[in-house]
Amino acid sequence: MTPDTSNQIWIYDTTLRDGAQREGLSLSLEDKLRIAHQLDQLGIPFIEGGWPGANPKDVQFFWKLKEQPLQQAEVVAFCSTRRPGTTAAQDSMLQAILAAGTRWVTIFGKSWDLHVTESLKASLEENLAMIGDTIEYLRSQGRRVIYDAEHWFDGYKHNPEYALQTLKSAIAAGAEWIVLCDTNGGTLPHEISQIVRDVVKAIAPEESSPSKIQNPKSKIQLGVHTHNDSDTAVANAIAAVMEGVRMVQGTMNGYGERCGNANLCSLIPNLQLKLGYSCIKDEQLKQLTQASRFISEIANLAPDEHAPFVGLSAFAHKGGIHVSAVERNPLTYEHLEPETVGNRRRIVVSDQSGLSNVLAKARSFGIDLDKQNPACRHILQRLKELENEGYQFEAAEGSFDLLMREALGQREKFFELKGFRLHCDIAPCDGESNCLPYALATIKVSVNGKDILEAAEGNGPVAALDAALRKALVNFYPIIGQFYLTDYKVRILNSNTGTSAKTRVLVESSNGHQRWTTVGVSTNILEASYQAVVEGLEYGLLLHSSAKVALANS
Ligand SMILES: CC(=O)SCCNC(=O)CCNC(=O)[C@H](O)C(C)(C)COP(=O)(O)OP(=O)(O)OC[C@H]1O[C@@H](n2cnc3c(N)ncnc32)[C@H](O)[C@@H]1OP(=O)(O)O
Ligand SMILES: CC(=O)C(=O)O
Repeated sequence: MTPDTSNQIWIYDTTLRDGAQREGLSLSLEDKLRIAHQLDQLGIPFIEGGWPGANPKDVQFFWKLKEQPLQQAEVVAFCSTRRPGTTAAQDSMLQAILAAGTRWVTIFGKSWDLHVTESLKASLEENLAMIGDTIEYLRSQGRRVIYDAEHWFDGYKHNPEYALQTLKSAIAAGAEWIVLCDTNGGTLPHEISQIVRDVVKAIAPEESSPSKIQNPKSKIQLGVHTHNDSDTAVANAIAAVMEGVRMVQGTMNGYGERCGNANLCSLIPNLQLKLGYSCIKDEQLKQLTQASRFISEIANLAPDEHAPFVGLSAFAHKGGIHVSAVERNPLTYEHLEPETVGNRRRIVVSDQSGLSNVLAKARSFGIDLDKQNPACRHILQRLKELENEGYQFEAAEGSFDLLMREALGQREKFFELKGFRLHCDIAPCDGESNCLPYALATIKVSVNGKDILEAAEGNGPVAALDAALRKALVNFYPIIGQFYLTDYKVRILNSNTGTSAKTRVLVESSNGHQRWTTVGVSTNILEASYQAVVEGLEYGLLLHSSAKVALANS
């Protein structure tokens, strides 16, 4: 790989190594392989796979990857410099990195004199030798070397002469990339700019301008690796790029040690769409949102819904004034087109809504609604009244669709509820200390004028109620057999009133292809659950009958 274009930024992903240093994140071997392939598809040129020798999983990762090779990315193995008082050839870590069999390796070494004397307990001269020997040895074994200058910015602030000597040691030994790390994440963008300018001058005195350091003929290229402890990791990386740095290290979703690393999901679109640099192909950029969500799924971490560019809310419009303007021209409240990063515009409804929200939502539900229709104002008023009572329609679009149809006289009556009764018990199950919760629900519904009485058991009242309702309806609507609950969330709305507080229940249902959410609110948690479960079934039937109509008309 020869870096050769002046506006090309080489993205270096370290999700699998620094990202995995995040508290609460643990990736299996299989997870790591899936993420590597996802990053490869996204067009990331360098993927740091791990530290072989640090743990068996990272050793296996590089072996497994040989069986399932990447399409375009260079997979990079990571390691420290040799230990003090030994030789590179004798260091077992360096044998492990060679055994990983990658073309590229990244070596991190100490730039800050404090770290040399305190962490390594070595002399300043020995540290320079450790950096030089390690890189020379790996070069002699045919590896291409990226040098991560750990604590570069702090080291430079404390002892610039020594810090620069460490870089010169790495360059003299044959490193191709010098990556300046803000390891503690405490540096601010203006300091990054100044220090990168100083480095450019110091390591290429005869070509001390960013355009020269980018020059393909210049052997050394600079990179940056920033942490987010001051919440400026992305801004810091951008500041470095604007001073001539051409490799940016970061992680997907900003995962990483402590507060995380520079978030590639923000960096890539900022560099490419705002600053005109080239990172990945435009078609690949359109996969960014999907890749971010896939990786959070694999990492078993809830996606950050408010993440810039890729979050669910990144292009969600709630305020009525915003929605009205966005409907006329999206530029009014969007910094870029959501589709460029694979995201989409969403209009949410709430007590902050105006008519524009209602109209936009109606359109998305396939309801033909005109602003002049008096039902429009009625829907808006009803929405605000219900939200005032504790309902929340932002996350319960199924219930909002039903509310609109009700107001328009278009709500299909699939069934009518006549009532339900619940009996709950905690019964000893084995005569000893273990107890089993038990619930029995009886329910009466009417379908096409016919009354049905059914009963069902469950390990809790909501499960029993849900089962009884399905039993009563399934002969009339066999499709109900395919519906299931995927989530059930309870929120106490006015907790200061203790056990008589109002409860909001959100129920998410699925038919295997689609998901929808419905809401119920009551001072009685069972009543709130009942409302949400019933609307969930009703909305599932509505989706099914609309799909049948669409099919019949096609
Ligand atoms: C800035 C970064 O994020 S760097 C990456 C950090 N990531 C990790 O630490 C995750 C993987 N790490 C590990 O699995 C383990 O820490 C290992 C296998 C690397 C080392 O384990 P151990 O030998 O038990 O040492 P320990 O974890 O206590 O680390 C301290 C040792 O590392 C040495 N060390 C620290 N930095 C460096 C360096 N740049 N070059 C060489 N040695 C180093 C220290 O001198 C110390 O050696 P000593 O115990 O002989 O005095
Ligand atoms: C190398 C690295 O991960 C750091 O300095 O933060």
